Amino acid sequence: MTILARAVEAGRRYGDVLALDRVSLDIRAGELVGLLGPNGAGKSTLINLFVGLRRPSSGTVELLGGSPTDPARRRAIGMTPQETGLPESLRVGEIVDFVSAHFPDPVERGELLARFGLEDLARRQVGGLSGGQRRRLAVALAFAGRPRLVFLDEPTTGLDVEARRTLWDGIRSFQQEGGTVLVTSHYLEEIEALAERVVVIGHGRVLADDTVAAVRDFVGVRKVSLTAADLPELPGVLGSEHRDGRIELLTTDPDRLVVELVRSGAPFSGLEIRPTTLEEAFLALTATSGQKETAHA
Ligand SMILES: Nc1ncnc2c1ncn2[C@@H]1O[C@H](COP(=O)(O)OP(=O)(O)OP(=O)(O)O)[C@@H](O)[C@H]1O
Repeated sequence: MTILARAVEAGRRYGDVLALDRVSLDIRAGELVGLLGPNGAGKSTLINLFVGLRRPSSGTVELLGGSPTDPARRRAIGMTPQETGLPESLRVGEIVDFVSAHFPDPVERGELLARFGLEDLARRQVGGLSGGQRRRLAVALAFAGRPRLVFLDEPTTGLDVEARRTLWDGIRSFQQEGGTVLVTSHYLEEIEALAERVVVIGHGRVLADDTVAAVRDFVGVRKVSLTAADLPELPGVLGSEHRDGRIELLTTDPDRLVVELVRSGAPFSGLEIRPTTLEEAFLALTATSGQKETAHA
């Protein structure tokens, strides 16, 4: 399958900060790839390397088989950065026309706006849009030039549930028509809802690159929840949380945890064991990576 973007052992340093550490990644035509990681993991840096806004300090990055800084290649991609400043006094339709004029075969204005639920706002000045509407417009603009590959950096930040779903539909329909997308998100249900493949990044490194289901299996974390006044320290607990009067414990070995719990003699009730969400899997992954780092230090 055609590789549209490729990073090979790519590293990026900002002074003393190693934002990306030997990242290798291929994005193939037709894929919708979710890039998941906590604040400061290196997601935006990786996108900036792919779109040619930054150069790698080491390793190589290719876009459409060549340099990401080549204007012809950049014209074939779309991008929505985390923050966008759109001119307040222009109307939505005017902005779409302005952006579309940069491309040889743009999407028709009405079609583009309809795809992202903005069809009734064409005559509205950007200054009068809500935050969510602005965000949807910024995302829609990434698709204006019929790109082969789109990079979306946290596209649904600040959107309510309905607006988020409209945006997901727009992104999905682009992929169903053959488009390719790399999307970063803090909303883990978003990656689950959108992407077949998830790349987990933490501390500038790729921690996992697989299907959402496989990442969960790979981590194998289970959640043990129970009601108890207090608990002693138990072995194999990766994390714990108090929620709605219950205690939730994350572990890769729930059987042993339950044995130890009973042995401790601490009174408890309402024991439940269940698989984790992607978010919990992800937290466990990044925690494991941090432990490895410490062990090597
Ligand atoms: N221009 C810069 N100058 C100095 N350090 C930077 C710069 N850009 C990013 N960094 C640092 O590089 C690391 C990775 O940042 P990056 O923005 O790529 O992470 P991210 O995963 O996109 O985070 P977030 O989810 O918060 O947007 C962080 O430690 C950040 O502080």
